[in-house]
This record gives sequence, C-alpha cells and structure tokens, in this order.
Amino acid sequence: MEGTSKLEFPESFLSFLKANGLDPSIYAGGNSIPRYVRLKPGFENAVQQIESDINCKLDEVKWLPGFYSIPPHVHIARSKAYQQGMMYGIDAASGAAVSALGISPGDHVLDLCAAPGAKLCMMLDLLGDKGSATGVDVARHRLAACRTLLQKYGLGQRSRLFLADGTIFSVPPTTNLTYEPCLDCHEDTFKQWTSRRPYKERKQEAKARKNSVLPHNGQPEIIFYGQSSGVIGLKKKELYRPLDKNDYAFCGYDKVLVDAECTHDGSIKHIQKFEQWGWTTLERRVLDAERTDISLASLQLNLLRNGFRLLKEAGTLVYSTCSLTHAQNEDVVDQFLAENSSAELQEIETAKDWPCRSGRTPKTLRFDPATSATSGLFVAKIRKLPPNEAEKNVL
Ligand SMILES: C[S@@+](CC[C@H](N)C(=O)[O-])C[C@H]1O[C@@H](n2cnc3c(N)ncnc32)[C@H](O)[C@@H]1O
Repeated sequence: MEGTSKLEFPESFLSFLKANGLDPSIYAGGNSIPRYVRLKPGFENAVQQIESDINCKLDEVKWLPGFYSIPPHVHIARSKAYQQGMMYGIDAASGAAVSALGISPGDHVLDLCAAPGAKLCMMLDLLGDKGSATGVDVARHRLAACRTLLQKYGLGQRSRLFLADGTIFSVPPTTNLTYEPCLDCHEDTFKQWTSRRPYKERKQEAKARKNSVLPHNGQPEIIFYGQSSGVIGLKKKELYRPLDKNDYAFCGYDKVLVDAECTHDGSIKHIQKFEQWGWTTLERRVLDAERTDISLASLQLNLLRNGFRLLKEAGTLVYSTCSLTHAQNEDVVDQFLAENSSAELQEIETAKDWPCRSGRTPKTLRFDPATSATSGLFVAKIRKLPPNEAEKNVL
C-alpha cells in the first residue's frame, strides 16, 4: 500500500478502515516511526553513557520532557541502561496521554486499565515520593507483568495493583500513607507484601484461574502493594470500605486514566505483528464485528463511567485508546458527556506544541503515524465539576 512502504494491509483491514471512515494514509511512514524511551528521573545526565551503551544517539523529543527517540531497528533490551532501569520504552503518544493528566506530587492517581504498565510507570515517576498510584486490570498475567515492571524500575513503593473489573472497581485511595510496621497485627491485617502467598490463598487463586474467573466472587484482589502505599497495617474491611456514591467527590482519586481496552488498530506495531501471526488472526481478534460494535463500545463507556465515578470533585480524567475509530473514541466521549452534566471536556493546554490533530469532537486529540511519527492514540481530558458549576452546565 502506498505510503506504508513494505506493509501491505489485507482487504479486510482496508474495509475495516473504510467502514470506520479512516483514511489508510494515516499509517504512512508507519514502518519508520522511531522507538521512544523515557529516562527515569535522576538519569538526565546519563544521556552520553546510555548513547555509548546502546550505540546510537538519543534524540530529545522537544515537545515531551524526559522522552527521547531512537531509530526503530535499535534494540535496547540487552543494554545495561535498560537492564539497570535507567530508561523504559514508552511511545511518545502514550507519554502525552499521561502528561495530559497534569499529575502533581502528592496526587492519588488511578489507572483503570493498567497492564502491562508503561503509563503507570510514568505516573509513578511524576508522583515522586508523595501520593499514590493504583493500577487495576482484569487480566492476571498482564497485571503480573505490570508488577514485575514496577519492581524492576523501583517504582512499587507507592503503588497498589488490583486484579479487578474496572467497570465496577470501587476501592478508594488510601490517604494515610505512613508505613507502620504493625508488630502486633491481627491476622486479618495487611503485613509487608511478599511474593510468597499463604497456601489457602494460592489454592483459591489456582481454582479461579482454572475456571477463568476473578477470585473472591469478582471482588478486587490486591496482588501487590508497596511499603508506602498505605495498605500495610490496614484491616481488609478498611481497605475495601464501601463508600457512598457521593463520598467519592471528597475521598476519590485526584487523577484517573482510562486507557481503555480497544481494537488496537491505531498501533502500527500491533497490526504489523499479524503479518507473522496471519491476517485471519487479525480478522478474528481485531475486526470481529461483535467485538468492534456494541460490546467493546459499551465496555469502554462503562470503564469511563466508573473512572469518573471514582474521581474527586475538580479532579481530572483522561480517556484514551489506541484505536482510531470514532465508535471507540468520540462516540463514547460524546455519549458520556451527554449523560453527565458534571463532566466537562477540557482543552489540553500542554498540547499546543504537540504534533497531533484535533479529533471530531473539539478539544479531543488524535495522534497517528503520519502526523505525529508515533503510534496512533486518541486522547480526551475531562474534569469533574463541583455541583455549582455543573448546575450552570444544565441551564
Ligand atoms: C490498552 S491496554 C492498557 C495499556 C496500559 N495502560 C499501558 O500503558 O501499559 C487495555 C487493558 O485493559 C484491560 N481490560 C480489559 N477489560 C477490562 C476491564 N473490564 N477492567 C479492567 N481492565 C480491563 C486489558 O486486560 C488490557 O490490559
């Protein structure tokens, strides 16, 4: 196909793009988009060292602090800099979505579809040594990979990971983050996290895995928590304390990312994998009508609804997907805004210099390979209005 160099898309994918009003030229240059890395704070002065380690230049991404690009063929996995956790791979468009949240040290942030966790790493980097980050995902193996990532980069201290359905997840942030060793703790109290689970718990987990269901009857299962995450010393009923619907306005999260499950059609790297896996697999996994129409869009809307419910008043939510179809992006956001007078779509102020386009709904943004030299990503930023401002929205 013209413009996408060697990548030939099958007819079914081209029809999928056409049916969704997408011009295939947005993938132009997709084979040559760079890889992006983010340097961990504290390693800003190690650029030369990293360059000689990976044997190529790190090109600073001027519009996104802390990000560098390298040519697509350069592998970093075996480099010392990567193995020692000085940098991690994260696409610049993903970095932009996190940056749109405007995270400040001390915030309590929620990542409702967190695995495998590159965005969660960046959130924790931005928090520094204040606040907390809670990651939720419905896939156990992906969340386990996320835990490994946090541990590798030494970012676990202030984080909690829950295996849970993000459409109904309800655990509020824990605001008392002081680590108390809890010497005479009751049996039911969370102690320091260890990878060794008690026999009873392992048995229960194995059974749930076998039946492909979430354990504890769908209740969130905490699979990791750090020393300063506020979990140690809590009783189970305190961690899982039910809040009243309106309490989240005060006790909810300051920032929420809903990086929703999607068809991944904007991710050229994902689509390219199907060249080897076979285009029929792409048809089944990506283009399947039932998945792309109602069921996926309603999952996305429900994730967005729940993320917003858990948000504090005046807090910020970012909705993103790596699909570029309107059905999974603007349509979801428009429907959500129509049913929520307390939700206000916001201009992303930092985006003035970003190489992206506006979405169909004003103030939303779209990254694509041709415009941005990044993977495809849709981003919308939403603020939860206090009741007096929300009333004005209805009038
Ligand atoms: C686009 S990926 C998230 C990528 C991640 N934010 C990152 O930066 O690495 C979407 C994730 O949503 C998860 N997911 C799907 N349905 C979910 C649900 N109902 N609740 C929570 N997570 C869900 C998938 O398991 C998948 O890991």
